[in-house]
Amino acid sequence: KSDDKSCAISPKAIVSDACASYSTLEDLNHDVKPALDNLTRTTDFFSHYRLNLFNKRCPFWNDENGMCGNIACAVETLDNEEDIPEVWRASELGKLEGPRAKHPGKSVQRQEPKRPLQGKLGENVGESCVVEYDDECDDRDYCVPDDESATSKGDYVSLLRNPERFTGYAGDGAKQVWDAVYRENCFQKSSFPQSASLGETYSVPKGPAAMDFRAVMQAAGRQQVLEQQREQNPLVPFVAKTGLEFEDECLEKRVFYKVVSGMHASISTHLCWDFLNQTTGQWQPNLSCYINRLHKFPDRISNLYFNYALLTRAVAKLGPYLSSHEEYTFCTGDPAQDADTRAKVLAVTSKAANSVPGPVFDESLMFKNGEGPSLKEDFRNRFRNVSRLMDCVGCDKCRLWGKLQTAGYGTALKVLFEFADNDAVSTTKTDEIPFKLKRTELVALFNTYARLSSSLDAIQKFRAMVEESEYQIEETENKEGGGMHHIPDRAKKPRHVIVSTPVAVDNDIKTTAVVVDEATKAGVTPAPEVKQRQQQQQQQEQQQQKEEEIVEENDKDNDFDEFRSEPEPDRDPNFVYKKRTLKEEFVQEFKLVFSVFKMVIKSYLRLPGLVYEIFTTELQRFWQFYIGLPVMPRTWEFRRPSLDEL
Ligand SMILES: Cc1cc2nc3c(=O)[nH]c(=O)nc-3n(C[C@H](O)[C@H](O)[C@H](O)COP(=O)(O)OP(=O)(O)OC[C@H]3O[C@@H](n4cnc5c(N)ncnc54)[C@H](O)[C@@H]3O)c2cc1C
Repeated sequence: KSDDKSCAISPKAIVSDACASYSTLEDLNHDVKPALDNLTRTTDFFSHYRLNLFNKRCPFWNDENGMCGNIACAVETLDNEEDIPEVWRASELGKLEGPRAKHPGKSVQRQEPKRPLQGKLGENVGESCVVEYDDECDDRDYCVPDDESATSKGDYVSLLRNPERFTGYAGDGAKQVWDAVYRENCFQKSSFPQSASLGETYSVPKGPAAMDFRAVMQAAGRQQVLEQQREQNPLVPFVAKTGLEFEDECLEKRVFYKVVSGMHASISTHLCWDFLNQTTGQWQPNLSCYINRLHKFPDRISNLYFNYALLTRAVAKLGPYLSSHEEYTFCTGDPAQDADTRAKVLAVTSKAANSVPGPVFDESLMFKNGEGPSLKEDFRNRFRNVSRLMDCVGCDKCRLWGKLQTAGYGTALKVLFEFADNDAVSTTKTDEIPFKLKRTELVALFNTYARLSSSLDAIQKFRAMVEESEYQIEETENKEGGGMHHIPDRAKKPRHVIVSTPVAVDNDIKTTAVVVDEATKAGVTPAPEVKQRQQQQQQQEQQQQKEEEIVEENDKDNDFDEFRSEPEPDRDPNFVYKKRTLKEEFVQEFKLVFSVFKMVIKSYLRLPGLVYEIFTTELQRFWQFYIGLPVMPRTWEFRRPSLDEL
């Protein structure tokens, strides 16, 4: 906690529950990122990952029910995907790319220690750096080991060939997974080991408080009802609330929520940063995606920074173990690559440990109270459920990164809570570490750290883009409003609201055009609603302009002006009433009749043009109605001639 003496970084910590301020973490990232990128991009060990991506069923709901693995619910982001080229469709974007190699059996490993994969990942890949030899499972794992209960040991895939970015996976399928992940965050004061919510059988709780027990039983009842309802309607949520979601705000529960939310925020950051405009096929950052998913939710960004602090601490803690155990071998068949990988790992761990004057996260504050062990058990079980939930993700690439990152956080939690502290490097416990951390765990940990590192980087760049676009909007408005002296009202409104939301756009017509222009200039794709709004406004403006022109023309044509120019008793203060002569009366009447005649003739002459104009605008309106666009208002109406005009 920020006010705790054990947090040496910043007394004014703003990343809650971590011990570091945003800028401290950004500075730290500046230092660590190059080494981390170097490690994850240039070593065979850290750029390949083994996981069981295809042989596992979603354990929480029926895949065939349409909630995961079903393309119909998994992917659509555009109304009609058939309108876009196949390569840009979500179904294609979500597929794994690059070579895949099956885990070799023990005999192949023995016969071909240097090439156990027989070149299947590419000739240049040091296979002894990629294959996982140790399949042992540890009961201290926070994540489900990928080989658990699977017939296949999984596939090796290249992380470089499958970057985490926009895939178009969205809709009910994705939402159900996130919902279920967040529902795992219902700790009870007297925790009991099973998930209270995911349809598992409940074991007898160990001495639960009566209220907690009742709440959970009620949730179980609701769960049954939900299951019945879901048979009729597959969109009914899968998980009932326990009723305890807003209670028990202990540090552990907050940490659990933050980890999950920070992971979600990091995924959102990457998909917004590496975003595919599915109509132009361009990969580019999408500012409105960032604003809508992250900028407007500072707590999500804070959770992402929190995760960065947590992983920094785990990686820093791992450093002494890895460096003091020379026998930890990254590449069994290639000593040069092994030394190179070790050097790159240690560059990261030492930077994570040395860049700041003290720990950025203090895990010793957790699981301290009387319920420590059971709470820890609960924490671990819930994290395992999150890990299992990743098998319900209906897009291969998303599942790859979802699984890798839950495994990465699981490893970080294992290192933080299960391993002895740095001080204890010389104690017997340390001997266990290299053997207890599997290759997949190390790869997952460092790659998750790298994901967070690039998220921090992208968020800083997005923040600069937001500031830039706000500045440009202000400039444009100042110019429109006649320079610095006149500040228009809209410039005084909170601008982050103006930039992207169609709701705010409703309040301020011109802003949309400015925003769309600014966004386009910045190479950013405005949201479709914003574009539609802009077209609507342009039509309205054109309409208004037309009406003004018609009024002006009518005014010009008005043959009664000569009469209006005559002084009238109630308008001209200098008017002196004078009786007209007969001749004057005649001339006056003649002029009037002549004017009426002129007006009638002119209107006959104008009639064909008028009919044509009415016909074309009506045709245009009908077309807009037919294709579903907003229909512009009528430009004409039937009116009785006003006798006053005469
Ligand atoms: C494990 C997993 C991995 C994925 N990987 C990818 C990927 O690589 N590429 C890709 O394009 N898509 C990926 N997706 C899909 C992506 O995360 C979104 O689900 C999708 O883009 C739809 O977004 P959305 O705006 O509907 O809201 P979602 O991101 O689906 O969020 C659902 C709800 O959760 C809440 N929420 C959102 N963010 C947070 C947060 N940080 N903290 C707390 N609550 C939050 C909001 O209430 C929101 O309405 C993945 C989904 C999952 C489940």
